[in-house]
Amino acid sequence: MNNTHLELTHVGIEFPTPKGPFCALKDVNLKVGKGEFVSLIGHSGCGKSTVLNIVAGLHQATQGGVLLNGKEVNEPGPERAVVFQNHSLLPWMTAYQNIELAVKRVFGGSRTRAEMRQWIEHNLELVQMTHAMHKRPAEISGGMKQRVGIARALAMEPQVLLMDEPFGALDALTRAHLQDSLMEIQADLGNTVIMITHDVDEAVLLSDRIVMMTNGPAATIGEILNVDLPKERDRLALADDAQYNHYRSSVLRFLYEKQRKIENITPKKQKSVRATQPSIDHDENAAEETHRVA
Ligand SMILES: Nc1ncnc2c1ncn2[C@@H]1O[C@H](COP(=O)(O)OP(=O)(O)OP(=O)(O)O)[C@@H](O)[C@H]1O
Repeated sequence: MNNTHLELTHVGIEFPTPKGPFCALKDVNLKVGKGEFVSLIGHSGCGKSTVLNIVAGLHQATQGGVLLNGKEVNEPGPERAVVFQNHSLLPWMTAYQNIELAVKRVFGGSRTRAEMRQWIEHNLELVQMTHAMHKRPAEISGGMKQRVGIARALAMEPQVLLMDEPFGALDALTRAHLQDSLMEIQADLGNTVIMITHDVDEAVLLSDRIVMMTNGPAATIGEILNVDLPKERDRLALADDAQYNHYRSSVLRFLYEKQRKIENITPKKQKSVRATQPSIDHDENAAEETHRVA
């Protein structure tokens, strides 16, 4: 990759705990190109959110650091928008007002009110939420709230979109619709995206590269998989695609074989790693529909 946009160099973090410092991440090195879509996948508690929070500027690395366009990241900034799983909209504001708040913060000094209104409406349109723009979060479904959260993030025109399991809480059909919208939007806008997911199919479908993390403590990047499938990917066509299924099996193999062991986590606490699409692959793990971390 020759156009490094975002660079993590020797990133490590220790959290203070009553039992002493806990080393969550150690020596994480990653270069992400402009417009690249990178997924982070790994067992529960390995440190994916911590990586994302460091890039977002919400956590400070204790070793190494993050550069965006060659400039050190030390705090949150509008060029890095975050979308969380729980959509985090302000409940007393309508969908439109939630987006307006972010737009005013970023563009208040540079755009007229009419320009901002047009921009908010455009972003609501991108996620197909025009019809419900004057509804409050309590009046719309989880998938719709997530659409508004994505529109709010996109409306900030971020260079980097950071997504922490953005579709994790949604039903399979809504998730599929939003994945398709995200693919279209990202193809249009060319944002750099880092997305955490537990869904192997989602990772292969959306990503240019899948970053697979080792288990903590002192978690780091175990392997990186280049997903060399042409863009404008079609989930149904890919279900029968040998290359797609090869990628899918590679991720499952990493999670189940190379990173099998998780200590001190009871089965109830473990999060499932999903593989939501049917597969022609005969890998024994890939044959199950839902994969629970072993
Ligand atoms: N503020 C904190 N203080 C102490 N330990 C922390 C803190 N934040 C995270 N950790 C620990 O760091 C490790 C990584 O946590 P993180 O939330 O990044 O994992 P994750 O891979 O995103 O997990 P999940 O997939 O379950 O969301 C965990 O062991 C967690 O307990």
